[in-house]
Order: sequence, then structure tokens, then C-alpha cells
Amino acid sequence: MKQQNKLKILNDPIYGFISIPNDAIFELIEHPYFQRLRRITQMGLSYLVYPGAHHTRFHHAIGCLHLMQRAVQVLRSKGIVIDDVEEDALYKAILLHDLGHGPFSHALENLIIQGISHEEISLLFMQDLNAQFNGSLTLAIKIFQGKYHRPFMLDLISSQLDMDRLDYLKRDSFYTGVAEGNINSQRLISMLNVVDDRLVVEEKALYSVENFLSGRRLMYWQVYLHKTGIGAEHLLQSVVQRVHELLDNGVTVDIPTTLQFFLSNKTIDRSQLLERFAAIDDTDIFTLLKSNQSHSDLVLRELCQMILNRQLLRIKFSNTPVPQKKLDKKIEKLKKSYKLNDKEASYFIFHGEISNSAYAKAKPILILNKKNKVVELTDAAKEPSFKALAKVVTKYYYCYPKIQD
Ligand SMILES: Nc1nc2c(ncn2[C@H]2C[C@H](O)[C@@H](COP(=O)(O)OP(=O)(O)OP(=O)(O)O)O2)c(=O)[nH]1
Repeated sequence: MKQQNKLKILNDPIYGFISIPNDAIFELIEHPYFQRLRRITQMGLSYLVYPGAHHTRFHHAIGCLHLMQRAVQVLRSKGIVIDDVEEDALYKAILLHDLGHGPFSHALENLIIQGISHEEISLLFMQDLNAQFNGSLTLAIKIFQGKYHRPFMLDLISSQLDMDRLDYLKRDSFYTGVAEGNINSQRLISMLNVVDDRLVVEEKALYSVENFLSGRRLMYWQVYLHKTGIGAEHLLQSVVQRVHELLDNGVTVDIPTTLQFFLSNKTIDRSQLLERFAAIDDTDIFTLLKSNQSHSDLVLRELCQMILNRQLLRIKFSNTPVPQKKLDKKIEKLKKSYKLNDKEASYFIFHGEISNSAYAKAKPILILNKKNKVVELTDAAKEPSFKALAKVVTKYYYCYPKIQD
């Protein structure tokens, strides 16, 4: 049954009323590919740490559309020509930029489908929609691929100061309650400009840019790379890996029909990929966890129960790589306690490294200084605090079941 009344305004907890600019955008929002984003959590398993973090890619995409509307308005008010076709393409590209995220977003990226990023899958979805909507997404796709001759349009969608980051920091800060990420996206947008078709920020906003970058750094350490969240995501990845292994050994596993294509086949048939991918979301993974929490395989059963009941791992961080001896000791203890072999124990003990830098000079933020010259951010700002934002910080960790303490 098709809905008759077209809803043109959405109420967003962050920005208030968001208007949908035209019928074509409305049709895209109504499409099942986009509605699926209501069932893809924005921040993986971070809700196990921050209980409010249940927002989805749907909220984020609509928020990005709103910020893009503000950006177009600001740039036009400064005399930058953006014609109606370009405007429409910008809205479509930002709206659809995350269509390619799979269940639990980053937590399972590269595990459900290997060797293909969410950006590549977003592009496949856009191309498919372009065919369904008579070529009306052609310019949006060109901009998204960086093939349009006005690069500031891609900068608005994907750069170090894009609408994506401006929305997700503010939104994740709101839903987690971590105030440091609450950046002033309206102020930053109002300071945008375009010179030679590149996106720039006016010098007046230098300290707002610094605030935005340090807010992002903080959100990475405190939220996205939170130790408990990292451990939980390892457990979820272990579930998928264990299911693969059991299937390889001929053991029956209760898998939702929608996931069978991805978990039961050794090689993925590319011609069916999009249709199958469009059918999976977080709920299929939850079903997998719930259906196997009493499985006869101890490893799979324990992993499912640990996630569902939030019996997570202990994580230790250090500034140097974790010595193998330390890991071996943990592995031996786990093997002995649960009568596991090496392979089985490897599903519960992990080590790795995480890195974070607030600003990468390689894809610079450009500042329009008071002499009307365009300079790179750390050249425009002489304070050492700006240079420090470009520093890469790496931390090492290992995690193991708390029962071993
Ligand atoms: N829980 C969790 N969330 C993450 C992690 N990495 C990113 N996120 C969340 C934070 C944001 O809401 C969102 C950012 O990722 P996106 O796929 O939207 O953008 P992209 O990867 O292009 O981010 P970037 O432009 O590089 O900052 O995902 C992670 O490792 N764990």
C-alpha cells in the first residue's frame, strides 16, 4: 500500500524541523534501500558503553541533508554560484553516502563481505537507484566519485570538514551524552567559502576549527575507541568467524535466511551482492546471536551469551606493543580453565593497536586569511596547539575474559 500524504518535514532532536527539499529527495527517502538505514546502528556496539547510543544511520543521513541545505544557503549568500541541478545532486549524494554500511556499521565491515568498503557499496546502491530513477542521480554520482570539475562539492561530502563529520560528531555527542563532541556546526558552516572551486574556511573561524578538531579527537578516545566497545566489537567479529569455521567443518548453525548468502558461501556471487546486502541489517545479527546462545559448540554459545548479556572483556592498554609472553600466559590459563584448544581460545583473546590523529595534513583544511590568500590550517595558525592536532597517537591493547583475573 503506497502512502498518499507526502511528509515534507521531519522532527530531529538536534536541529529541530528538517525540511525535505523536493519530491525526488522524498522518493529516495521512501525507498527500501534508505529505509533500511533505520535498522543500521550508527556506532556499532557503543550502546553497551553509552546506553543512549541507539541512533541509526537514518538519523545521521537526514542530519547531513539538513547541514548540506544550510551550506548551500551560506555559499549562495556569499555569491558562490550553485545552480539548481548541482544543489539537487549535492542533496542526493550526501543523503545516500552511507547506504553501503552493513549491520553494526564499522564493527562488522570487511567481515560480512571481505575486500569491499562501505563507500564502494554506497556507490553500487547509488548506481542501482540511478537506473531505477531514470538517470536522475548521474551528477550526484559524479560528485561522489570526485569526477566533477568543481571539487568543493566533494569537499562538502567527504573531507576533513565535511557535512558527514559535522553531523556525526554533534549527533554522537548528543546520543552518548559526551559533551565534548558537541561542536558548533552552524558556526562552522556559516564560515565556509569557496575559492577556485575549493572549500575554504574564513580565518575568523580558526578557533572554531580547532575546537572541532579537538572535539573529534576526544570523541575518538572517549567514545569510538572506548576500551569496552573495542572488546565487544571483537566478540561480535568472533561470532562471524566461528560461524564460518563451524560451517566449514560441517556443523549445523542456525542462520537467518537473509544472512545465509554471506555466511554459507565461500565466494560471494557479485551479481547478487546488492540485492542480498539490501536485505540485511542489525536485526539479522541479533537473530543469529539469539538463535545460537544454546548451541552445542561452547565457543559460539559463549560468544553469543557474552554479547547478549554484556559479559564483556577486560582490556589493558599500553604505549608499546603487547609482549607475546603476556598473551601466551592468558591463552594458557583460558585453555586450562575451559579445556579449549589454541584455535578455540583465540576467539576470546585479542591484541591490536589503535591510532588517532585529529587532523591529517595530507588532505588539508584550507583557510582563507585576511589578505584573501588560501593557506593550509597549520600554516594559518601559529599556535603549537594546532600542530599538536596533526600528531598521530598510537596505543596498544590486549583483551581477555574477565573471569581470568
Ligand atoms: N563504535 C564505533 N563507532 C565508530 C568507529 N569508527 C567510526 N565510528 C562511528 C563514528 C561516527 O558516527 C561514524 C563515522 O564513520 P562514517 O562511516 O560515517 O564515516 P567515515 O568512516 O568516512 O569517517 P571519517 O570521515 O573518516 O571520520 O562511525 C568505531 O571503531 N567504533
